[in-house]
Amino acid sequence: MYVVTGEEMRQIDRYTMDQIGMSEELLMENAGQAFVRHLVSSLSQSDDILVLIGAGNNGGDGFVIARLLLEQGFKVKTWVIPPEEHIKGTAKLHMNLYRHCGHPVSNYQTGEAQFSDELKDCSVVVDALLGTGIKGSLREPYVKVIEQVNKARKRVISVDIPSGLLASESGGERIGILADETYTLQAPKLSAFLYPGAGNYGELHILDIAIPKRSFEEVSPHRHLITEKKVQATLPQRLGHIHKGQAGRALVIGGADTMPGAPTLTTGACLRAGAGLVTTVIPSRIKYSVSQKITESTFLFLKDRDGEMTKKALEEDIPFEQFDGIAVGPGLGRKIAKSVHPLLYGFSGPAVIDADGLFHMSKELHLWSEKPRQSPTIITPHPGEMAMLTGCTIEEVEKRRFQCSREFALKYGVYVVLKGPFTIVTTPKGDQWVNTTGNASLAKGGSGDVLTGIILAFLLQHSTVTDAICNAVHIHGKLADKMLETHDIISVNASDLILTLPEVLKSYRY
Ligand SMILES: NC(=O)C1=CN([C@@H]2O[C@H](COP(=O)(O)OP(=O)(O)OC[C@H]3O[C@@H](n4cnc5c(N)ncnc54)[C@H](O)[C@@H]3O)[C@@H](O)[C@H]2O)[C@@H](O)CC1
Ligand SMILES: Nc1ncnc2c1ncn2[C@@H]1O[C@H](COP(=O)(O)OP(=O)(O)O)[C@@H](O)[C@H]1O
Ligand SMILES: [K+]
Repeated sequence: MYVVTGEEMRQIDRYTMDQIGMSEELLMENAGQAFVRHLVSSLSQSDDILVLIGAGNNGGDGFVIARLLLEQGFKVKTWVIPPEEHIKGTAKLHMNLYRHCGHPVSNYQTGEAQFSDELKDCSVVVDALLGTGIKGSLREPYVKVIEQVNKARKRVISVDIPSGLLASESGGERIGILADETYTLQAPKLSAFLYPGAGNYGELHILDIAIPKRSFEEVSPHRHLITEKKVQATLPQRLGHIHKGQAGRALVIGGADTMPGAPTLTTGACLRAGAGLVTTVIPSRIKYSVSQKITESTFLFLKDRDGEMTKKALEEDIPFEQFDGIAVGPGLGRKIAKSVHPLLYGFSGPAVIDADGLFHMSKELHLWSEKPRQSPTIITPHPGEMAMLTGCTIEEVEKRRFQCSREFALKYGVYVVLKGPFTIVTTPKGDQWVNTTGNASLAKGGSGDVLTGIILAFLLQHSTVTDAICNAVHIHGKLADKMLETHDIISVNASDLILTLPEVLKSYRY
């Protein structure tokens, strides 16, 4: 499943029409058919449905939807918002088809007062005002109509994207329909995953309108959705005859006197996510508090100063060659200068850099561009850490999540896991994967440490790095979703996520 910009979707539509030979009329009919097929199970014959129609092809979809609903006996009022003569091309063809069936149209230009009354009395609004063709700031009469719809607090279902939003940007100050559900056509658009605009989408559904795979392959968007099906197909199996050394020897490096919990959580998650052997490297000062909390890992206690491990101890006292993968950073501390590049450069396995590890990395980025590592490096920044690494503001990172992580991944040759709602995984070649699991219960200290542990364990058990990271991010979000079945959203702790791992992983087995 691809994630596309408005421009890519236009190219895909164009290829489908020009090279494959599917007409725009047919695609519009398919869009309306798919929309109605999905919608009817949640409608009742007593619903009063208002279909709002704009000037472009999104409005054309609206005519197909209104016609099909009317033909099925639903009560539908069809409102054309711009002057009717603005409707052209394929949308006009479907308007005529609708009319020839004997169905009526009301016009906002001549019936504003009646529109307000009908909006007040309806139960469902279908928003087919504007789709991916919108440019610049929203103009009248759409501004007024959208504000009115948002105030009316009806069940609102948008076609393709909530009208007013741009397909590829995050929204910001834009006026847009606040939908309860959005049925997007064939492939989700970027703005579905970029806040604040993502909040306008409501529940996102993806409709198959029969655009062939070939059209997508030709345009080849580099963004994908992480799907449950793919996760299920690629989760690691455990062969009957393997021993613990073959299930991955993991090294977790982190912790300071003020942060003993972070490496504890990472280690706990790494064990539960299947690593065969885990060694935790922490400063001597916290050896008792951490080791009492973890039964199954082994430890290496390093010399510390001011409660943190020193650069010298990190570089000289760890037998890196005994391990298959590393995670460095959770609770590592920032008081004492440390470097990450020299620590990891000679290591031949995958390495995850998180939290304070990213702080130290941000001070030595020149080393990363001069001497990229040969083995995979995975960085797991939240937007604040991404801002620190790129020199952008957090707002810029949030607005340009896709571009920002891709630029960094390409420049430094690393895998970037840009966290947050809709975490984006970017490979060093620039392919991107968007995660849709998880919820705001994860907005709590420690959630990221758990993710790091799962990523590390998965790296040691998957055949590709990309699958390992995507599956870890997906499962991590799923843990939070599972917790909400029994817990309130404000009371999920990171350690609860680790306890939920066995049940969630089991639910993915065939
Ligand atoms: N091209 C295709 O093959 C298909 C397209 N489909 C639909 O077509 C949509 C895209 O259609 P269009 O490209 O015609 O575009 P839209 O229908 O999104 O909007 C274009 C219309 O909006 C007006 N407009 C643009 N910017 C505006 C602004 N800032 N304020 C107010 N009005 C503005 C334009 O004058 C134009 O009339 C998709 O979102 C989808 O719903 C579907 O029918 C499926 C097939
Ligand atoms: N509102 C949210 N919705 C979904 N996931 C979230 C949300 N807030 C945080 N997360 C997830 O929780 C984790 C938080 O990581 P991070 O900010 O590094 O936390 P910490 O280092 O304090 O443990 C990330 O995986 C992130 O994607
Ligand atoms: K719309």
